[in-house]
Amino acid sequence: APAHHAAIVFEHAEENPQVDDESHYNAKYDRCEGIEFDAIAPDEKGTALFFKGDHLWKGFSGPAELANATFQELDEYHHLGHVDAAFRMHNKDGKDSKHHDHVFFFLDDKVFSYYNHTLEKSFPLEIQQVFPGIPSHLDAAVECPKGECTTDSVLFFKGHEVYKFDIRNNTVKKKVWDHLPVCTSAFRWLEHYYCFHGHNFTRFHPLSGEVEANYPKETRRYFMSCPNFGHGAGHRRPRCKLDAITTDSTGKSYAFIGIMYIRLDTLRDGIHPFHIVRSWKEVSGHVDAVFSYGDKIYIIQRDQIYIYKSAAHYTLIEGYPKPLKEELGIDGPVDAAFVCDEHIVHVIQGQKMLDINLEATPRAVKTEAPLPFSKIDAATCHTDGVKVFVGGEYYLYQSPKLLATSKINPVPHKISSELFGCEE
Ligand code: HEM
Repeated sequence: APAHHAAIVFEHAEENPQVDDESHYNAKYDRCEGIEFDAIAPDEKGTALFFKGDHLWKGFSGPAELANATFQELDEYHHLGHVDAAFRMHNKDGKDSKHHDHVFFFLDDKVFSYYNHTLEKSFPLEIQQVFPGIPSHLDAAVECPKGECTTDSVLFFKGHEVYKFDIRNNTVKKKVWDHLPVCTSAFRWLEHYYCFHGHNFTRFHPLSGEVEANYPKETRRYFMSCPNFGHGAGHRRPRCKLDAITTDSTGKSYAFIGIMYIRLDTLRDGIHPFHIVRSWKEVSGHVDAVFSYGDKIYIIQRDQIYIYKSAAHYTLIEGYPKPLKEELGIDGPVDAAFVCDEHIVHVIQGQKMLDINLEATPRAVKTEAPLPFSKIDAATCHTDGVKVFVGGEYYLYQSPKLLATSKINPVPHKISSELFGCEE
């Protein structure tokens, strides 16, 4: 049942504050009856906020509350009919980075900026003052960070018109996405983009607006826990035993387990398994090893290697997959692979670690070291050192050299369901 899973998988996104005074709860709306939402956005803690009329739901389960109990000023400055649109700003490095993680609400021609459920000074403002070129009476809005869009942007929806607002230089590009239903709300969840219409939703590509088969889908089935509605039946959460793990140059961290992958650095917004083919279209079945080098991600499956460009969704480089022998000068299969700061990929094969210089042509094994493990499942190297995954545990080493030379294994850490979204 989804309610049961929700508690497990979404612990971090579900932190509904306990309210003693329940007087502002109101049974006017039951979202399990099928609701067309006015706006959906995550807050700075990762809780998904769903708006309808003067009501609000916090998270994927729980009752409706009055919106003005949390966001008073929406009512004070503006008699709250309903919120037209909302999004959580992603602007980590830009000139206006002080707005990063602020939640923006749009009502008629006004915009409100909140952080920690507190209205920012000088707000509300006219939409045009903050987002020049964006019309009032919007239908929906959603943030689109660099890496998913070409630059840090916001997509505003009004009818079939989509305004892509580049927050770096305040420029707007207008497009018409006729093939998409009119979105009354839009939501970015774990890098996926959703347009909500009626009590359904349609997933779209944030750059092209492209929609794949199988949409629309019923919102109640996926974004809330309702009796008699659910999804993922027949799917268990993946076991806490990895096939591969990597962190790419943009800081995205992925674990691969069977035919599923889990993004690990989105704890705030939730942890959820997706099929590997959803993000890496050409890869079917489970993978043996994955490593990141430069702006590319390398996926090894038996004796083949796939190389994907990481920028704005993963695209396979022409000519791939190629035999591993041709690319790295070794025969498959391999158990794990990782790159630290240098140009060397450390490939683990049985009890050996093979070092291959990625700048040399042709590529060949430069050095070979014995390892203190008989079988390693996955390995990755990041700012905190080399993590080696064996069964349900991992070991942390300060460097590849220490992994190869240390006589005593460090204390193992558990691959916890909490951090990895897997089943122990
Ligand atoms: C609160 C908990 C959950 C929420 C909010 C949630 C939400 C979603 C959403 C929004 C989608 C994608 C719909 C789409 O893009 O078309 C999805 C897909 C899916 N979910 Fe969940 N889910 C939850 C829990 C689970 C659990 C516990 C499982 C099973 C163990 C599960 C299995 C799946 C599967 C197999 C898919 C399809 C993945 C794919 O096509 O790559 N979900 N879920």
